[in-house]
Amino acid sequence: MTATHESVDVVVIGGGPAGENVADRVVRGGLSAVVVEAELVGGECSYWACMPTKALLRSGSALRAAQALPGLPTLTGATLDVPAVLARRDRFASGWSDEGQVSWLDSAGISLVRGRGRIVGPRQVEVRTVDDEDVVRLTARHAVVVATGTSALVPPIPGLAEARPWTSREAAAADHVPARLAVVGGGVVGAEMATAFTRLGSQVTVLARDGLLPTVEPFAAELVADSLRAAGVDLRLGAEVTSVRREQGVVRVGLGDGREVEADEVLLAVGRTPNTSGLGLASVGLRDGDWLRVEESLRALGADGSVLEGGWLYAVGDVNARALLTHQGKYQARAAADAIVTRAAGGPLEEGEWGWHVATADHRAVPQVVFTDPEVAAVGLTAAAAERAGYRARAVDYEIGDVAGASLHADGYRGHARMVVDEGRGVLLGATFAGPDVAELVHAATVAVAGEVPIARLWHAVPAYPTISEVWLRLLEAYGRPHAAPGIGSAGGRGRGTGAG
Ligand SMILES: Cc1cc2nc3c(=O)[nH]c(=O)nc-3n(C[C@H](O)[C@H](O)[C@H](O)COP(=O)(O)OP(=O)(O)OC[C@H]3O[C@@H](n4cnc5c(N)ncnc54)[C@H](O)[C@@H]3O)c2cc1C
Ligand SMILES: NC(=O)c1ccc[n+]([C@@H]2O[C@H](COP(=O)([O-])OP(=O)(O)OC[C@H]3O[C@@H](n4cnc5c(N)ncnc54)[C@H](O)[C@@H]3O)[C@@H](O)[C@H]2O)c1
Repeated sequence: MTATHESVDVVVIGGGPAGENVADRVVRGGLSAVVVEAELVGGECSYWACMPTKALLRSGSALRAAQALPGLPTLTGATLDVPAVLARRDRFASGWSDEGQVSWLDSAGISLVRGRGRIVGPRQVEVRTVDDEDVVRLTARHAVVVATGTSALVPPIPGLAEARPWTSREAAAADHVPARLAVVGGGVVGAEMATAFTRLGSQVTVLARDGLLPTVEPFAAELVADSLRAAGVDLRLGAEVTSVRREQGVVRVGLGDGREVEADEVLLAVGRTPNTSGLGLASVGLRDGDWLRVEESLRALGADGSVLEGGWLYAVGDVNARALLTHQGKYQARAAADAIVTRAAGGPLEEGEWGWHVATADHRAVPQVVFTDPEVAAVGLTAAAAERAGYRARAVDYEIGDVAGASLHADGYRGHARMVVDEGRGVLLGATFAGPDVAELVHAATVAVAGEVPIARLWHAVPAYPTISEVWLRLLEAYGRPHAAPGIGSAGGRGRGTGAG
């Protein structure tokens, strides 16, 4: 075994989207950076999460969209070409090779150490190379950034681990489509993978103990549930899994009510656990296996809730549990990197709400698109969450299918939109769109929520006709125009013509 020692400005443990972005930005800011990666540079998102799962879903969405229009007769009753879909998915996972990302690191001037990183003391990281042959000791002059992400949570259900369940990794990288798939969990992974595998030909059963998509607006979850059922999914809300066993290739999933579901594979989608086991957090007074808590510029907090002594440890991305989404991890990475560079230069930080060096949007304006059928695109608070948070909030609803652009987009367009308004300040707290192809609507809502754009000014943001975006105008009309004469400003023009607005 050989041991080497290097000093560098910033050590980033984990080369997923969050880690890569911190390293890139500190290097652009004039510091040196090393990324330590135990598996593939690019992380979960590139090879086993966002990209391959969306590739599995995309062909089915396109087929469904085409089938909603006349004039495409060869598509009536058409099914997906499964090998072609899997092959396209393989391309989006870069064939599970990180060659491209490694050469990007190189071009960005970022060093790479392959192996598992472990914190061994303040600013000290030890990396054992993958073959355990070499040890690299890294000393960080300015910061160590933990960006180690999460893994699928495997709950202690009797027989589960022995039954070799699929996690999101096996589903995203599947080389075949099981005839019968049981999905445990009705969250985002469960709902998306049930959609993908049903379209690919599996008979899918979803065991959604806590309901389907329990954190989105209930109307959106209901639209997705209706559509899954219509596609032949056996959706069991409230089903509790109590045992799992695999016998001669068949998986038997035991339920709390004594019934059993038989499947060829069982996919576990019940949440995530942080990749902090064996990370050496105990060497700096924290606990291995825990989520890392951070303050607003992403510095890790100690057990007493104050910034860890010396302020050298940061945590970005999934591992800090603020928002388990690639785009939020990258956003945190930009704030953390700018904070590291500014602190290194001794400069003042902008740490007030929405300042350069903080990740305020994590609490106020997190967008997410769930790529089910229909899609659910949401940002900020739901009506229920706004109420729980103590806002004087008002929810306003509109059927997206009544918008001219939606009726053109697909025959029989079915969708629903809601905006949640803070009545105290006259600004949006959140918005949810559920319907075919609504994903691209959410960024306008994100701008409105993050920018705290007054409702009165939103009236001047005129959506183009005839687009689905006109739902914005209809939502504003349903809300009512401040100071309008009675009767004006209520939702009019529900027809499919140019509308009253
Ligand atoms: C099935 C699925 C689909 C998803 N789809 C979406 C989506 O459509 N959109 C979206 O925004 N989000 C999606 N997500 C969430 C998204 O994948 C995560 O938010 C994102 O990957 C988090 O990035 P990260 O950099 O924090 O961590 P990761 O991507 O998990 O990367 C962490 C990296 O750290 C490495 N690592 C861990 N421990 C060590 C160690 N000790 N030493 C060295 N390296 C280490 C790992 O090997 C990994 O490469 C999805 C998640 C799942 C499970
Ligand atoms: N399109 C996207 O943006 C996208 C796609 C996939 C995943 N993700 C992210 O990945 C993260 C993980 O997704 P996920 O679906 O694994 O987690 P999740 O937290 O979204 O959902 C897990 C679900 O499993 C349920 N559950 C927990 N324990 C259970 C048990 N023992 N039995 C049955 N059900 C149980 C929970 O109530 C919850 O509804 C999410 O936070 C999400 O943000 C995002």
